[in-house]
Amino acid sequence: MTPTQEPPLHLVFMGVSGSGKSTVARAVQERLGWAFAEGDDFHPPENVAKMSEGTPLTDADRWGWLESLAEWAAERDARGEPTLMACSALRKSYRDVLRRGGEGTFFVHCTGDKHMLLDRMNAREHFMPPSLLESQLDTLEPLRPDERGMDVDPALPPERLAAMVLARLGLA
Ligand SMILES: Nc1ncnc2c1ncn2[C@@H]1O[C@H](COP(=O)(O)OP(=O)(O)O)[C@@H](O)[C@H]1O
Ligand SMILES: O=C(O)[C@H](O)[C@@H](O)[C@H](O)[C@H](O)COP(=O)(O)O
Repeated sequence: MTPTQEPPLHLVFMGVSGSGKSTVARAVQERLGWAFAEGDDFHPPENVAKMSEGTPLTDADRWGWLESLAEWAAERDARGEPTLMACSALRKSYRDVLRRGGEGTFFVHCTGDKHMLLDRMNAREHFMPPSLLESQLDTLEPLRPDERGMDVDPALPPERLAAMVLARLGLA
């Protein structure tokens, strides 16, 4: 009998702005060396301009962006390659688009104390102003029980979070 091959894993680090998704994704990337897509880099300039001036994106602004990220993962999936991605993926319908990237899609939701996130957003240089955190939290739909994934608390150090993700997936 031919052994069945597991589909490649596609880890999507999700969460509101400032939740540490890019930081923990990079910590996992250092451990695994897989291809990594930073969602921020896939936005068209109009989206970045909108966010920079403090206007939240609409669904219409987000679909093309999400589709381009799903296509990036799907290209690698077709070659049997696993991937890592940082993308807010706030709503279930957005995650449905990202799941087109491959059967092995798994979400890591960075979810923590609002005041800690605000402090971190105020301390960093980024196009996303801290004023947008509230609308991000209003839009957020946490992972449902039938969605493959896990929650992590960004109060913990990034290396510890990376170790937790690897342990959960049997990659440690
Ligand atoms: N686990 C962590 N511990 C300490 N600082 C963190 C942690 N995760 C993120 N940060 C810091 O918080 C800020 C926001 O993190 P970032 O990864 O850019 O968030 P996101 O990609 O979700 O917007 C950055 O300045 C980052 O260095
Ligand atoms: O690092 C960040 O602050 C976030 O990644 C930020 O850039 C934002 O969350 C999305 O990229 C915008 O899209 P949404 O409005 O859909 O989150």
